[in-house]
Amino acid sequence: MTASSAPVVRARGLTMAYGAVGILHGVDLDVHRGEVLALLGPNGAGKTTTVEILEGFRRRSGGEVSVLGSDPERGDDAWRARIGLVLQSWRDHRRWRVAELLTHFAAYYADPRDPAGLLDLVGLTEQAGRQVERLSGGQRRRLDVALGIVGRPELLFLDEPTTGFDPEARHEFHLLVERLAREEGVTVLLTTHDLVEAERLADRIAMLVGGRIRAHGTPAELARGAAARAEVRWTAADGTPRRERTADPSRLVWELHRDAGGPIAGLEVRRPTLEDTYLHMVHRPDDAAAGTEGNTNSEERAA
Ligand SMILES: Nc1ncnc2c1ncn2[C@@H]1O[C@H](COP(=O)(O)OP(=O)(O)OP(=O)(O)O)[C@@H](O)[C@H]1O
Repeated sequence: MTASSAPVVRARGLTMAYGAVGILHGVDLDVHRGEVLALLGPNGAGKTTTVEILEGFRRRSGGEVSVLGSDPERGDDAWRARIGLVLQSWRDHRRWRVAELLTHFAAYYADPRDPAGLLDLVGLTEQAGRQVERLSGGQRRRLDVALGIVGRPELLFLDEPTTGFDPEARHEFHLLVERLAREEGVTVLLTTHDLVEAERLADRIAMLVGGRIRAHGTPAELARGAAARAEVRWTAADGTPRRERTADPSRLVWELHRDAGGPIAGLEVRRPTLEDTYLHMVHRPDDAAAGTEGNTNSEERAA
């Protein structure tokens, strides 16, 4: 990715209403080539609506959107072939065998991945001859991922991709996404409710709350967000456990050290996590939505 390259995904002032009900209220979003962007937000925030608009499955009410250089509402087959989708809902191919299904989908693309190699990549080689309906939930999800990347997409949409994965499968999947992004330059837009996953995978995170981007930045920037404070824990001289939240933990520790005249018993400093920032954003009253709190990048810049 270079700073000057046009974003793979660009939205400006994106609005969406279902009937009279406004869902998106002016979303600005940029995703650059080879970047993994995680879109976070509570249930009903508008993530799926946003992603469906970007995928060309839903007509927006207003605003400008460009995906791989085209307006998704006018995306043709050639445009669609450059995009990979791993959706929440399973397409119904229950009686197909795993390898057959993958080979069938591969035939739609000009330069598909080799199905056998792909099965190996997602850890389904042993299940190659099994009917889709006989796969476990996590194995089906791996097949979803394989189907999403069989056409070597430039842009991959992952909608809660690791739901139902066991920890090892999740780890393998994370390595796969990292490889796609770092080595093949695939751009990834990920929606997830798993903050650990977002922190692990995302170059940048955008938090969508109530149809607006409330905060955006790298995971570290968001975790350091102005609203979230560190927690300092220690044991007082009389043996009682103490804790205090502060924006300046090193100062508090210095004061405690000075007052104690030496080492502080039971000292722990817990830095604010992405979860702290997320919960703060989600529970912030609506009238603060226009403020800059927690938004570690400039307000003018898109997420
Ligand atoms: N076709 C539709 N018609 C009317 N309202 C809809 C439609 N689709 C979604 N909505 C409403 O739009 C809002 C945003 O929904 P959306 O599915 O985009 O949220 P989300 O952030 O993806 O949520 P989740 O985390 O639960 O998947 C919700 O209030 C939902 O009820």
